[in-house]
Amino acid sequence: MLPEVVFVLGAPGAGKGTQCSYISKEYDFVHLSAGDLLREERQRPGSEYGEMIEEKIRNGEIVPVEVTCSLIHKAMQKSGKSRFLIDGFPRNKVNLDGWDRVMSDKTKLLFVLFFECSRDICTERCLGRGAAGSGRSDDNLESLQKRFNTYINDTMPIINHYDQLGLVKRVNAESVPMEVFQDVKKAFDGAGLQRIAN
Ligand SMILES: Nc1ncnc2c1ncn2[C@@H]1O[C@H](COP(=O)(O)OP(=O)(O)OP(=O)(O)O)[C@@H](O)[C@H]1O
Ligand SMILES: Nc1ccn([C@@H]2O[C@H](COP(=O)(O)O)[C@@H](O)[C@H]2O)c(=O)n1
Repeated sequence: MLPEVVFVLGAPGAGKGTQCSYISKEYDFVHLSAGDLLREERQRPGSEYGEMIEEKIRNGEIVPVEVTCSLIHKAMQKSGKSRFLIDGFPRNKVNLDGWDRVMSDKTKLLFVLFFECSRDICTERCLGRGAAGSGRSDDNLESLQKRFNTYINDTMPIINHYDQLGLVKRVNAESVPMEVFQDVKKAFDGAGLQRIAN
């Protein structure tokens, strides 16, 4: 059976990572965050991509898909598992085409989980995360403006593309985390995905 994938998309700070961590405890999915994988690669001693990744992240720009896709693929293989939440990917048309070229015949896309949240709330959450010591070089107003531009210009068209294919499950992400998760569970249960037995 092909590995199964759910893409998780939404604006910066919409709560993708928070919800993915809940999902992976209740359903048999491994959470892979493209942003986390890039930040790890940036820190890896000897990485040839470290500086390039840092510059892209600080400017809210998208890293070349060959780098991101290869990190995702390696993490999937290393996990030894067969169901994945891929958080923050695909972020633009180049990501989408790169995935389709290399990974779409090796995986089955179940659906796209889309967290809807206003820009004001997302900004407040990211700034709060920065103030709480996230250490992220992009949790500041200047980077956030660029990240939002990328989200609106490059990521929204990808969400619309999957919507036209009938693959998008929308969740309102503006309430408290556990309330958001109630709707996430409806999406997963509705797709026939079994919960992990406790
Ligand atoms: N429903 C929520 N209500 C209030 N705060 C939240 C909610 N969900 C997440 N947060 C907080 O908002 C911040 C951003 O959340 P999270 O990292 O999950 O978002 P994200 O979409 O993965 O962000 P990014 O795309 O920037 O990586 C964190 O500090 C998190 O604790
Ligand atoms: N597919 C992706 C995902 C992320 N990036 C870069 O990482 C930054 C942080 O991403 P988060 O999902 O953790 O917010 C993002 O702004 C991009 O610079 C990427 O290039 N490609």
